[in-house]
Amino acid sequence: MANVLIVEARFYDHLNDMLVAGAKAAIEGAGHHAEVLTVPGALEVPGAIALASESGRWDAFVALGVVIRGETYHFEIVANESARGIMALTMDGVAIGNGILTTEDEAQAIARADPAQLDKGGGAAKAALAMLDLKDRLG
Ligand SMILES: Nc1c(NC[C@H](O)[C@H](O)[C@H](O)CO)[nH]c(=O)[nH]c1=O
Ligand SMILES: CC(=O)[C@@H](O)COP(=O)(O)O
Repeated sequence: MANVLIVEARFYDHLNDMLVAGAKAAIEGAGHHAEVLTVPGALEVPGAIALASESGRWDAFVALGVVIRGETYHFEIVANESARGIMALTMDGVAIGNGILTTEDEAQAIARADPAQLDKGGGAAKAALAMLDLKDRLG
């Protein structure tokens, strides 16, 4: 049984609740243990995963959050830099599934967060478990 940490950027409560539900269901459905750590926004997710990874308490990580385009360049910063930080950790060998949604509007986010629709939280959790399995197999 693996210990999996879900790191969620709680920027939109109703959307995050769905993403976390989907991720937890996927992790627990596969027989693993899930915990949730909440950070303010997507830009904090890579740093939180880096700190948690250093502690050695978790085997894999699921990054969750929602970035919805606004009026300014801030969308690009939050969307691109959170993904860049997560990818840097991935290249360092940390098992992570990235479920940070980057959407044009709330309707796109709902369709992707809802476990009964596109279930991107569950998909990110499955990706994290697949990377953990790969790490175990490649040693
Ligand atoms: N606009 C969104 C943000 N912005 C906040 C940043 O992620 C960060 O918390 C702040 O700049 C302080 O460092 N975060 C999201 O998760 N989603 C957004 O749509
Ligand atoms: C991530 C965003 O684009 C958004 O939350 C920020 O909105 P704005 O660009 O209108 O300040």
